[in-house]
Amino acid sequence: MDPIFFSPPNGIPSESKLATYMVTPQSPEFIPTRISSSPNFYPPYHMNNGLNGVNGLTTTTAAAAAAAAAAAAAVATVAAPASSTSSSSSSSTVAAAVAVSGSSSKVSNGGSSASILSMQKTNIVATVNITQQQQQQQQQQKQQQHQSSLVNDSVVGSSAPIAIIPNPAAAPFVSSMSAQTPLKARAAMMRQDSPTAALIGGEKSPPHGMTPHGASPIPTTLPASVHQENVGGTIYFYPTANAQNSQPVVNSVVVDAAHPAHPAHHGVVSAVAPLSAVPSQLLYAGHVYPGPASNVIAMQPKTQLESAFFMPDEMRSDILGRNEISNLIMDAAEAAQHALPLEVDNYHALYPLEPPAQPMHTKLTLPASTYRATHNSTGFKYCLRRLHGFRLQSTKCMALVEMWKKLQHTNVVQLRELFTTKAFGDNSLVLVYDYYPGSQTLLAKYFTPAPETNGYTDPFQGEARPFSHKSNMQRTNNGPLLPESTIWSIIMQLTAGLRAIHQAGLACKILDPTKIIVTGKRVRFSSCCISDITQFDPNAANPLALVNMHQQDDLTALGRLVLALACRCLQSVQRDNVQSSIDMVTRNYSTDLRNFIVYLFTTNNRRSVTDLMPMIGARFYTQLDALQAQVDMQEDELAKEMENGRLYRILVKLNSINERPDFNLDCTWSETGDRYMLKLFRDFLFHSVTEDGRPWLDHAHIVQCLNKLDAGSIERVQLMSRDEQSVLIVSYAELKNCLENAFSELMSAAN
Ligand SMILES: Nc1ncnc2c1ncn2[C@@H]1O[C@H](COP(=O)(O)OP(=O)(O)OP(=O)(O)O)[C@@H](O)[C@H]1O
Repeated sequence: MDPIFFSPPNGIPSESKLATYMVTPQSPEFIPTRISSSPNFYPPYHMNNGLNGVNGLTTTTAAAAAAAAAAAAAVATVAAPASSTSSSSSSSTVAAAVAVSGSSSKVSNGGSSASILSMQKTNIVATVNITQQQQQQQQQQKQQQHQSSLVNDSVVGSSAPIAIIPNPAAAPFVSSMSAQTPLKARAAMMRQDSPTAALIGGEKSPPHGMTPHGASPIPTTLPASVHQENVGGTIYFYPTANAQNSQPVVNSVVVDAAHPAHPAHHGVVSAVAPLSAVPSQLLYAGHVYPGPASNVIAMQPKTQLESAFFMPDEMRSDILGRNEISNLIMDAAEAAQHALPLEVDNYHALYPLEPPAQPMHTKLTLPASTYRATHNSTGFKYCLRRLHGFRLQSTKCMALVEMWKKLQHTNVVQLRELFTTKAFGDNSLVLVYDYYPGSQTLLAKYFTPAPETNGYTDPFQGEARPFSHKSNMQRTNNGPLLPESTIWSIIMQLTAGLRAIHQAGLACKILDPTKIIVTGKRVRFSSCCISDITQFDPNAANPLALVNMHQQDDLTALGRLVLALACRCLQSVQRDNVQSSIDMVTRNYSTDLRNFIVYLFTTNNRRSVTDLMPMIGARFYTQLDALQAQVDMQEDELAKEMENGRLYRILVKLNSINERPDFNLDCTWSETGDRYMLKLFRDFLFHSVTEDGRPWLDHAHIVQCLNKLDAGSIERVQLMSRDEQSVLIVSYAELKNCLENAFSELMSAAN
């Protein structure tokens, strides 16, 4: 019969690797349905982690030693007939999993890194070489034991419950089982209280049908190839590196009957081998956000807990605000008002950034409009500046365009491309720039009168006092004078941008408050290249001949802008007002600021933007410090979000698989095979309940388990079927492997 359609008697999906690890009432022994299919779960990640296998279990007590000794004796007496495949050797191999529960003593751990790694590779709990003689002895004992009872209540309880579970993947043992007792054993098990029930209820013993009858299962001495460790009262026996090398790869598991899972139902919140057994945190240490750095905490007016989990409110609202602006779409009324084409060249979804009827800029002498638009193929958003009714006189200006396109600076909005179009119903020239959502022009931010409340303006607000000699000029309601640090911050950014422009052999040409944008605290020149095109003289031999003159003009314009900012008034730079404005700066700000402005207004000598640096002086360090502090804070946020993103991707994979109603015409795909493990793991993650049935919600549990899954930790997790009749013990590494396989199945089908 096709195994896919054959429902195996133990209820385990037949094509599933999980059968290897599953304990059910029907099959208390481990029935390896796919012994040879055990995948290589262990990516180089583990190997690179310096996993040394130091587990800290170093205290040996007399009780534990006695227990260990008894277990070793039991192991020594475990016998299985040689398989047809491996009986050629006088000494065949039997794998046994031995768990001695109830001992709270810690035992010395002889585990070496090699042994832990070998555990990674094989999941072997114990692998013991025994002689042919011993196997026969074991066979006899097993028969006796099978006749008497499969559940030995005498070993249940806290004193010394023992589970000796044969390793199913050991070929000799398997063949012995199948040759002699499989059906019988199963039938017996079905009659008996199942080991699973014992596991769940904590009252019954795990199957010890394989325990040599009458012999103490606790070994007194262990073979050199085996070492033991006690985890939460359960003693695990691991093969050492030597044993590992010399013996076949097998799978097994230890079930601790004395420590039933807790909480119960739909996912048992208990890993069989806890972190203490293997420093598995090493396996995913890089994937755990360690909390904010102390220097960052000091920057945030938040409690430590808040800053550990949430980004600063200011940052959050900034980002949300920018996203919202970036995603704005026009309503029907706006669309009718603007009558924008659906597509312009390679861009669509045009959204106006200013009202339709724009006054002509004095220097541009052309009506212009600004839009946000989305690139057709990349989906990136750009800022389009359209010059209405403009025809390119000559393509010679493209040399300048190329120079601008190459100019990359954090204080200059980069020009990306330029094209002409008739999509607007006229001949338009469109310049494409980077888009910075939420930007304001300097004019809008600092020179726009604040709305008056009830027509009343506080006469004492700001520096300009009523009835003073300068009040007429200064009282503009633009707001109070700016702090000097703000002005210097703007100066530093503008001079940085200007320096880059001048060094590129270009000139800004329109350096005024309408063509400088502010995004948060960043200031950028926003309309570079437009003047070079609109004022281009096709007859000029060298289009850059006048660049020096234009650069000098830039510096004068910068002086005027800074003076206007310092007075917070555009009229302050009118020829008649300049002197009184400088006097005002002298009174209110430092001499450095005054000298800076005066230097830029002095047109007798040739000025250079680099000469401005000494006037900025040590303020530069203040600015640098502020920026670095911001970078520190943002990096910390990034560390948090990086982890969130990673966890999100795992969840995407998991949820693409779980509960998928149909895949390749198979309605049971997500419920069978490896996917069944993932389903139970999902239950374990999200649907665990407490003993009294309340939802057990623990964010840390979810995060930690997802991290272990992502890292493919060798730690094992105990999963329970929804009917609570089966328990599955599986390592995160195996779960990860299942996840990857199932998801790549989906991916290849999707492709
Ligand atoms: N690269 C950009 N990214 C995002 N928004 C921008 C960008 N460039 C300009 N803006 C915004 O577009 C709007 C219009 O810009 P524009 O330069 O036309 O200013 P303006 O005050 O309308 O000037 P003008 O009076 O000369 O038309 C402003 O709100 C500005 O903040």
